[in-house]
Amino acid sequence: MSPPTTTSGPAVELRELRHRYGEDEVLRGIDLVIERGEVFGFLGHNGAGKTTAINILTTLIAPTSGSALVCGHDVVTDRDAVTRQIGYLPSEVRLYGHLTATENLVFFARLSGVADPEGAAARALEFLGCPELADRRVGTFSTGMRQRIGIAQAVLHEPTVLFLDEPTAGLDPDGVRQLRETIARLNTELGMTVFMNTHLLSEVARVCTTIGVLNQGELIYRDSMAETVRRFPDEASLEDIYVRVGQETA
Ligand SMILES: Nc1ncnc2c1ncn2[C@@H]1O[C@H](COP(=O)(O)OP(=O)(O)OP(=O)(O)O)[C@@H](O)[C@H]1O
Repeated sequence: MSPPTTTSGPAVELRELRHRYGEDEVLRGIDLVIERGEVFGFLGHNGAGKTTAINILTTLIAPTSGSALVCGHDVVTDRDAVTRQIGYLPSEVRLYGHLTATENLVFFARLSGVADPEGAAARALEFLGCPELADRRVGTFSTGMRQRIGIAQAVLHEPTVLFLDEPTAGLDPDGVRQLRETIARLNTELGMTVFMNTHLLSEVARVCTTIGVLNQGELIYRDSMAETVRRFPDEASLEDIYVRVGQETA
């Protein structure tokens, strides 16, 4: 796989982003800029609004108001340009169990118009370190194996920005370690910006360059990982950082 074409400008820009489900406002005016090349960890409790934000950024739903840009393209008015630039691993990987890994990847590569779908599938499996899974049916895979194929699918077209929704869910410690390594390689070797939702920051903290904390639809913290570690040096686990940040900003 070769690095994606890079141009200037932030990878993600949210301005006064709001979203309502009926009367319930779940994103309450988010302003956030993520530069290209960052690995951004988006932390928050269950129900904080993280998936809603990713669904907006991946063009699955339109925001109620405000704007969201990916690589300078508006997710509502320039949807096709956004989808060309992004890869997405949802919290539940959707693959066809009766097809092999390669058949799944070739299918999705054709859907997204990738040139040489077979070659792209083979390169993605190689990059993910699992070429031996190529001809095995996905229905027989463990959670960790399915997730690798899910990531392979998300990066087949070599996106500029990769969105991951709770990627550590269901993984054992070895799977979490492999995931961290994969994210680091996608970032350093292919230059991908990564935007990752998580409520277990400690599992991914080492790979994040920046974090943001969402609390009841409001962004209450955003800083580099280095500054975060400096500010919270005694934190044995970063998992409850949003509680402390929430208390400080209350
Ligand atoms: N389609 C929907 N219709 C109505 N309410 C929704 C819908 N999707 C999410 N919500 C509500 O919006 C709020 C934010 O949900 P969201 O899934 O964005 O949060 P999250 O931070 O990703 O949490 P989780 O980790 O539990 O998925 C929650 O109260 C949720 O119940």
